[in-house]
Amino acid sequence: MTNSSTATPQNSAPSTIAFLGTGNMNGAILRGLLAAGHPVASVRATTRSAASATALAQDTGVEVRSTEQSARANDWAIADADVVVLGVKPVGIAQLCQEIAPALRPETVVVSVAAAITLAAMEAALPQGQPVVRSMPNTPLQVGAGVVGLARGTAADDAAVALATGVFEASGQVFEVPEQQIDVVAAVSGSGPAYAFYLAEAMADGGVALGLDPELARRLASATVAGAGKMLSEPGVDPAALRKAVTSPKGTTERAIDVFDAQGVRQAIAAGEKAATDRARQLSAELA
Ligand SMILES: NC(=O)C1=CN([C@@H]2O[C@H](COP(=O)(O)OP(=O)(O)OC[C@H]3O[C@@H](n4cnc5c(N)ncnc54)[C@H](OP(=O)(O)O)[C@@H]3O)[C@@H](O)[C@H]2O)C=CC1
Ligand SMILES: O=C(O)[C@@H]1CCC=N1
Repeated sequence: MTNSSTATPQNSAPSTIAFLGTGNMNGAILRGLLAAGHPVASVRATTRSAASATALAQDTGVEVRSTEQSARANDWAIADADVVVLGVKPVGIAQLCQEIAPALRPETVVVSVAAAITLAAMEAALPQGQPVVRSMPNTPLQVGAGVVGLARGTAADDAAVALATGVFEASGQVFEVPEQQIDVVAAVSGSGPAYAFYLAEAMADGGVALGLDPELARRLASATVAGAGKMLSEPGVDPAALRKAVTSPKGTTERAIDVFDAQGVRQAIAAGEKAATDRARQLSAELA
């Protein structure tokens, strides 16, 4: 594992970035990038529907075109791009690669955020020698608190990886990993925000069952998960140490954690992560 956050050239002109398919994930990356000061004029984005394009353009100020309105929208977006970020569903990635291949400049770095789609599958659909990077980001990039794993393709050199890293590093931490670990990164941090939101939902439901007003329970639980996340974001902290600081001997927290342990909560989370990893590998095989 390499922390790639230092790999981006300093004081270079902002790269021109095309987001192809700009929904939940690419939209989060785009918003994080803009919030960190990347110029709106250096970004182009596409969606499938005109309605999504209009909403995104109004929300971000970025120029957005839809494939519904223009069959050449993706070609328009990539024309001058240093980096192209593929953000459609996994099932659409190979077709999108084939679609843009004739218009891609040889030096443009193609970055995918899609789960399950391998570098080999993308390289097979793109011109030979195209630099490709497979990434696994997460939606907290939108608020400057993301984390990203990425793996380089056969033609992606350090400069290509630095360009890909530049898409993410202003709004999150970036780690380069071997490609075979990307499915696990997806299971831990790609899907991970959903696990944290699930915890907030479950904590609120438990409070309601014990008599709290539902809105109060939701606010208590959400603020608690957010506050704990903020404490976890301090450098060098250990989640186990933070947990122990809340857990007084023979106190209330200890009683709750004992029940979690007895009911196998840790094992359930590990089993969920394994199921997510297995699903990514199954999808890779199905979509190869
Ligand atoms: N959601 C997440 O937290 C994460 C998602 N990912 C990956 O991100 C990718 C996208 O997921 P997500 O953002 O959730 O999905 P969304 O459905 O929210 O976004 C997909 C986007 O692609 C657009 N689109 C579809 N086909 C085309 C096309 N041919 N050309 C241009 N745009 C197109 C859609 O437009 P329209 O809205 O008009 O239909 C939409 O903007 C997936 O591959 C997923 O594995 C990775 C990590 C985390
Ligand atoms: O659920 C999914 O398939 C995607 C990949 C990781 C998060 N969302």
